[in-house]
Amino acid sequence: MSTVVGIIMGSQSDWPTMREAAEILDALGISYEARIVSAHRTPDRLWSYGREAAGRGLKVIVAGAGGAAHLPGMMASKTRLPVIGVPVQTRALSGVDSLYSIVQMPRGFPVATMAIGAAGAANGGLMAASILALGDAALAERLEAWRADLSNSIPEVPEDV
Ligand SMILES: Nc1c(C(=O)O)ncn1[C@@H]1O[C@H](COP(=O)(O)O)[C@@H](O)[C@H]1O
Repeated sequence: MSTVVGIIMGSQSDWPTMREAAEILDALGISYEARIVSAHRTPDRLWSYGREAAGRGLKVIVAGAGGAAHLPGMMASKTRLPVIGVPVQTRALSGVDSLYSIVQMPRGFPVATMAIGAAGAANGGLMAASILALGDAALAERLEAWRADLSNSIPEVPEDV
């Protein structure tokens, strides 16, 4: 099975957050790769990753970064693949810096921006799954089942009431 999702992140320190996206993709049987690609520290790697992504068969990129989080936007500039941005939570500014760096893209080069932190990364995985499910009936069924399981796990009556 060829790899269809690229999970990329600015630093090793983003992996505890971005792992949440990987876990969703694992649960849904979607193949992915995880790579450290930084617009600031490894610009040549970003350039070649973006240039080759579609040709290698990737279909969606989930990009997480913190602080001056230029990675998702720069990747969106370099590839026509959908780029889902995950603002990693930061200590100094709680991830608002990451969010603002990712979300306000200029017209023409969108990044589908998720919420700050781990929930955003998990939703990034789910958003990638939704996109892929448009052309994959078996995955669509797995995604429906995953969503139903989550709904069914929510009790109607709060505990200790
Ligand atoms: N925002 C970016 C980019 C980028 O956008 O290209 N490259 C690294 N970083 C971020 O720097 C933070 C601190 O990185 P270190 O923990 O390595 O110092 C990380 O959250 C990373 O995403």
